[in-house]
Formats: sequence, C-alpha cells, structure tokens
Amino acid sequence: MASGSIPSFTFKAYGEDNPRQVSGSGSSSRHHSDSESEICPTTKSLARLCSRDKDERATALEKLSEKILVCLELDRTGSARLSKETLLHLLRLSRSCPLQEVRMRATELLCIAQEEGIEVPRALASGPSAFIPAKELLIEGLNQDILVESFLSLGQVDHLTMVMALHPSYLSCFLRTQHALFELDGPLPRDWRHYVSVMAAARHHCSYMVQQHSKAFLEAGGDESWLSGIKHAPVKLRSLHTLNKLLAHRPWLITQQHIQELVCAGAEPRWSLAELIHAVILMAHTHSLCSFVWGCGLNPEPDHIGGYAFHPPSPSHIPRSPHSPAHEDGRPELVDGAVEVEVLMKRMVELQQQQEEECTQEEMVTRFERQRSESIPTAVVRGAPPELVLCLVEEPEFRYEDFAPRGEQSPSTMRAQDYSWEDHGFSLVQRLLPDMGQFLDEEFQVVSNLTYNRMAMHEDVDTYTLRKALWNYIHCLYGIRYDDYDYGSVNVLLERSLKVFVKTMACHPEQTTARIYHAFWRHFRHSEKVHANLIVMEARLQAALLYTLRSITAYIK
Ligand SMILES: CC(C)C[C@H](N)C(=O)O
Repeated sequence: MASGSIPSFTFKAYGEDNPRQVSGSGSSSRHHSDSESEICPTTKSLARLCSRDKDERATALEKLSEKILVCLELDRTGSARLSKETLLHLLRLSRSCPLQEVRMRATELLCIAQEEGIEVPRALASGPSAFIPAKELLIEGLNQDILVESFLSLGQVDHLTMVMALHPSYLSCFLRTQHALFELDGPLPRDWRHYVSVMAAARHHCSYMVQQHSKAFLEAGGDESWLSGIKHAPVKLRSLHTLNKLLAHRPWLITQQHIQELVCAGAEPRWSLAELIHAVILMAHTHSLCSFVWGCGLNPEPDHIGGYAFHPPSPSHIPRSPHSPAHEDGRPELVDGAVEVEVLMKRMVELQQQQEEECTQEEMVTRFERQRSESIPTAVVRGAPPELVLCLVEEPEFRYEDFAPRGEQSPSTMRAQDYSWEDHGFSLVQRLLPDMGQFLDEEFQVVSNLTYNRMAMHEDVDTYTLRKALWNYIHCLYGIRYDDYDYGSVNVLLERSLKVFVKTMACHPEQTTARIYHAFWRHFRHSEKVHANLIVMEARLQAALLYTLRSITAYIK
C-alpha cells in the first residue's frame, strides 16, 4: 500500500495580521479578559513557523519568542499583555506541534508567562482521544512524517488529524478531499461551505465539528450572528434543512421532489445543481466525520469551549499533562481475547473456502432484512447538547429509525446493482463538480483496499471478508442490498458488541460511549479499531451520497 503524500496547501492564517497596539489601560490586574487590546504575534510570524525551510523556521521561532517575551516584559509594567488567542495558540503548539523544537519552546514560553504571573490556559484533556491512550498517538511515533507534513501545510495539527495519522495513506487522501471541498474554487463561497458543515455537525450534536467549522467560518469572513442561531442565516442556507436532516438520519427517504424544490426554475431562493451537489457533499462528508469524531472519542481541542481552563497564577505549576477526567482505558488483558481472535480467524477462512451455498434469492433477501431489522440496543440517552449546538438544529428529535422486522423486501431498499457509485454516482459528481468525483473515489478505494494483513496478534492474515462484512453491514443498515452477498456472513463475522458499536456510530454517533468502544475487539490494537471507524465512516458517506445522487439523476431525466 503506497502511502501518498499530502499536497501542499497554502497556510491559512489564523488571527490578525497587524498587532494591535495597546491602549495603555494602566491596569495592573493580570486577570484575563477578552475585551482589551493586546499585542499579538502576527499571523505572518505564525505562518513562518510552517516554512518548509528549516532556517527560516528557526528564525521565525526566535522572533515569535522575542515578541512574546517583549509582551511579558511590557506586561510587567502593566501596559500590555498577551491575548487569549496567543495563549491558546501557544497551548496548542505546546501540545500538538509535531516539530519538537516548536513544541518545547511553546511550553517554555507558557511557563515563563505563568512565572510572570499571567493566567495561562491548560488543556483539560489528556490527549486527542478519550478512548485511545495518548501514548499510542505520540507525535514522535511512527506517523511523525505525515504529521509534520500536515503541520507545514495547514499550520496546525488537530486531534482528528492525530488520530487519523494512524493510517497515513488514508489521511493524505482525506486531507486532499477536505482541501478541495473547503479551499479550492467551487460554486459555494467559503464562509457558506463552513456554515453548511456547522449545520450538518449540529445534527449529530457534535460540538467538536461545530466549533472547528465555526472558527473557520469566522476566518472566512462569515457573519458571527449566524452562529448564534440558524434563524439568522440566509433563507437559502436554511432551505437545506430537510435535505440535511434526511441525509443525516434517513437518506433513503430522499426523493426527486426534494431536489426539485431546491433547484427548479420557480424555486425561491434557487440552488443551481452545482451548488447543491457541493452542499450535499459537504453535509454528507461532515455527517460521517461526526461518526468518526464520536467513534474515536475525540477530546475538544485546547482552544475549544470546554477544552481548556485558565490557571490561576502560581509559579510552581507547569501547564502540562493535566489529569484527564475523560480518559478511560478499559483494555482488559490479552488472555481470554486470544481465543476470540482464533475463532474469528477460523470463521474467516471457512467462509473464504466455502462453496457458494445453494440458496434462493428469497432466502438471500430474508437474510438481508433480518440484519437490517435486528434489534441492536443503541439508545443510551446523553444529556442535552450544549446551547452552541442546539441553537443550530431544527427538529432535533428527527433521528435514524429502526426497521420493523418484515418478511419481505422493504420498499426503501436500494439494490446496489441498480445504482452504484462506480457505475452511476461517480460520473454524476464528476460532471457537476469536476474533480470531486475523483477525490471521493480515491477515498473509497483507499479505505476498501486498506489492510496491514494483521489481526490483533496475528500477522499475514487476509482480512478481506471481515472488512467487507463491515462495509456491507453498514450499507445494510442504510437499506442498500448487494444481490450477490450472503448476509449470513455478517452474523458469523461480526460479534454483537461490534455490531452495537458500528450501528451506534453509523446511525446514532452521538450515543457512542467509551464502554461501547472498549467492549468490542478487546484484544485488537487501537489502530485497528480506528481502521474499523474509517470503514464505517466511508460506507456511511457513500450510502448517503448514493440516495441523493439517485434522486438527482431522476430529477435530471
Ligand atoms: C479492521 C481490521 C481488522 C483490519 C486489519 N487490521 C487489517 O490489517 O486488515
């Protein structure tokens, strides 16, 4: 498996270009407040930290440090201080910059600031994920190259990237799609793209994604008031509500009428097909990413609300490695698990060797329906989502619906032969949004082919049947049936606790808990569980897209 490289993106500037000069408040109070003017390191000097030239980076680091030290010096006289943004930026760098020298300097500067009596923020989480021990995601580890590359390209490495970096070949194509969706020329303006993602993330109560895209929305010049409630956004964006809701929870209900209402000549406000497909991909991409965020238990970024707390000045306390209330590592010992792996491997081999069992089409359909309607308990009701998310959702009670067991094929089933990504979806996307079909196709292919030929403690294993069972199970939950696939295999290969995890993550991601994550594949590596997450996320994305693309095709005809 070739590990692709990340394309060079332009560093997107965070913060302001000009340091604001201090309006000498003369106050000697060192407590933090958002409102006052403060000296900030300029965006430019932060951008230079990401220079590909090592010397230039070193100089930039010196300059940045100097600037911060000057701020601290001025602060001593009570006339200037570091902004909250700068402090949070330092905190992020100190925790997740893959360049060791930058990380260490940022930590050092935070310590000096604290010794100077400045209230410094500390991250509340112990690492990128509440489920995966931070040491497994160590930035010095194996995935260093892709993280450095990602930092140099994007100016930051977030928790999502750190976890995805367990699978570098996937990460690089994921970043390419992300870049194309949000940065390259396209039918929708940049701030709108992020707002569409905010709306999509809110459906799954995913405050991580809501905050990431809210920040990017503001940086793209978006109107802050839209973030305080969907009712402040333009009618055209709000008209995506129904599609957003169906895409997130019951995409099989999307019909050509839904498309028509948005794009037909009389529609007011009217969406062009290109704009609509851009929005649809943004929504579907974000919904599935929410599955990943919840499924990997991502912790808030240090600069998210709920991601940091300010330390009272105390020279003795170093702002590093706070204990994490969220962290939980319930991995039991390998012993009993070993037997489970053996059994699973035996079943995989048997299935591969099995002659095509004589089985009628009706029986195949029944097996599919049985999987689809099997009752898997997923509803662990979480507390209400934070207000910052709730104000962005309409009809929050609309969710994925379980299928009542039926003896016959349910009308909402889509036969993969009738509408598939390869034969239909791909070319439609390519036509309406050039290149995007290609990016998505690459993502699907990388995920389908991703394997390390490894299962827990065993090497040289062909894991195809297991990966395929996962993919087909998710499509089954979304009502997509492959005529030539025997859904009996799903039961043989996917243990119940795995089904609980997969179904929760794919259909009710906001209900995923550490307990559900730790309960399945107890003896597998975390990277293998993340691999399973990637399969779920991509299968879900493709399923949602297929229904929408089929409706668009029907509308165009
Ligand atoms: C999802 C995992 C079971 C995949 C497996 N570790 C492989 O290398 O193929």
